Amino acid sequence: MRYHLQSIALILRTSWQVNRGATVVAFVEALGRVFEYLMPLFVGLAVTGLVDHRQSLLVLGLLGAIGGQAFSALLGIAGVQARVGLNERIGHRLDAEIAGISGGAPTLDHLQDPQYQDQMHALRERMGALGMAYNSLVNTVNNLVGPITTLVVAATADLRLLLLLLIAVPASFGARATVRWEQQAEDESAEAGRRSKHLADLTVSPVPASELRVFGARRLVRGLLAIQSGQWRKPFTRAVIHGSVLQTVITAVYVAGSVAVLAWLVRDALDGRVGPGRVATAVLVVGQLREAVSNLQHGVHFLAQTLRTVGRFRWLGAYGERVTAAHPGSAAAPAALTDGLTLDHVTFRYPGAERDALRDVSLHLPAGEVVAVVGENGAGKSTLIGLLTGMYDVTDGRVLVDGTDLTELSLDDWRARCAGAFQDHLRLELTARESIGVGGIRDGELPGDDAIHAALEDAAASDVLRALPAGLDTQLGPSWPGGVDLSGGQWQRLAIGRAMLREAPLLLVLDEPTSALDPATEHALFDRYAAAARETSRAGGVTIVVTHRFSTVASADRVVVLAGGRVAEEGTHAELMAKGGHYAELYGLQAAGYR
Ligand SMILES: Nc1ncnc2c1ncn2[C@@H]1O[C@H](COP(=O)(O)OP(=O)(O)OP(=O)(O)O)[C@@H](O)[C@H]1O
Repeated sequence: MRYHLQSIALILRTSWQVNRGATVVAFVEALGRVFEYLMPLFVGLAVTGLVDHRQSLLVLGLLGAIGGQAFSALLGIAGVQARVGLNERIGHRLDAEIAGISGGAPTLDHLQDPQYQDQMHALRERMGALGMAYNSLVNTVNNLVGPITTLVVAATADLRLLLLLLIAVPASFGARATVRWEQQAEDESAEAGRRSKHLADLTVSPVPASELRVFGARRLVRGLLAIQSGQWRKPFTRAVIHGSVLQTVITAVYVAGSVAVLAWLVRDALDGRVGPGRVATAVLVVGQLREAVSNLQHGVHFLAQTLRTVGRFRWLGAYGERVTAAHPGSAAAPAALTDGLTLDHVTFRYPGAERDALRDVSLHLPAGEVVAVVGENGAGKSTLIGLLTGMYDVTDGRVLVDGTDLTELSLDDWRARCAGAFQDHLRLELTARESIGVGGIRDGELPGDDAIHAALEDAAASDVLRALPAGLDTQLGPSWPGGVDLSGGQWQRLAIGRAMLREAPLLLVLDEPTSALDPATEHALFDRYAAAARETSRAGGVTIVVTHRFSTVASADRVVVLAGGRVAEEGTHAELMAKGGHYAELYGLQAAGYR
């Protein structure tokens, strides 16, 4: 209960921050509802006035009935207007907070946490409920007014009508059971829902859709999608069937009870013990109470859904705080490196993985050096880069930046001093200026066009820009109006340009930057890399080139060979060749392949 009250407080606080006036006006609707539900009382007065020929009672009854409806309608309009604007603004605000929590997490561990993913999926499924949170709160208050006012009217008309309350109570228990079943259905189906979404995305995204066609796997994916969608919907269908059965039973009991109470009243009326006005009020109260309780049930149901979603939002907020608190480091990154980067007995295992991706790795990457990291698929090269850029926390050991543990540095500050072009580079479908310029954002501003041109020159990508119809203003991505598609290699070269925009990085990562490039471009690029690396080394920056192409490796100051998550060999190209070990063997194989 306390948790729900805190969620309600969060909704009220958010609404108040968004628009104070509308927050208050939305509640006046409830006042109008009081007059609406006093209707049976006024009708009873009018009937009594009519039967007893008491004009004042008749006028009071009619005025009350008509005026009450008009007043209620007016306040209703004001309330609805206030709510409409609020819903949207509250929704935007909470959406922005969710994006902030997810995007603001210092590391990427959360993206592999199934619990986080399930909560996020359930939250996205009901994203609209967050925007409607205040609305559903106001609705519940409005719907509470109905039964309460009706019960007051019933009590003043005839105490026997309060027996109907005995039926309303099980009804509210029924509503709670329905809510519980729904919550269970949401939790049970989250994983299947996520899998369905993944499979459905595969069939509509261009790259997977074409691979599935090539493999003739479309039918298989459709079959899997049907199974997962079925598993996703099954718990909801079960909850709906249970809810409907319960609702039918409750309604039948209510109808039977109402008939009994009304029969009792009518018999008394026939015996002259009860006046016709009271009977008229009673008939209206029976119908009104049922409607009011049903509205309340729906309102509570909707509110419970909303509170559940707000609960997930709060879970996410607490998760974000926990993750941020686990990275308290606030020291600024050094202006320049003098010693370099060190991995001290580092072991790392991905969340949920069964094996270490890196095991007891100790390495020193001296300031100003160009280090090539080589190794077979899965050797741990990208993982090493992930740890050096602080994307993941080491499981054991330390990563040191000029002797300072990376955990003591502000990760934002450290990453502002890192630059990189990655194997799975970002295809930012914005204008070319924005897509490249994000690599050099300063104080939220894109760099000037001259800087972008220079970076593209360093990345040997000026010709990609020259081919774009509107230069830096060209929209990238074929699915946008006027958008242009690029080849894999062209996207990659723009990504390298993005990396070259960072001034004097302390760590420049080139993670298989040439994998999508043709040999001529690759050759042109290596010379530029060497120049960029010399720039970087002036601030003591370390350049790491991860590659499968040994032609790059030979010119590096140092070569690190990873195998099975461990450092297999380390030294200069000449030293490793002379040693005749794993590196020499791989180099020999590739050289033979080129002959
Ligand atoms: N996100 C992840 N979750 C779990 N395990 C992962 C993840 N990424 C990589 N691994 C595992 O960690 C190990 C090292 O992977 P990593 O990507 O670092 O290798 P790599 O040397 O960069 O390989 P490649 O040359 O294929 O890019 C592999 O066994 C891989 O299966």
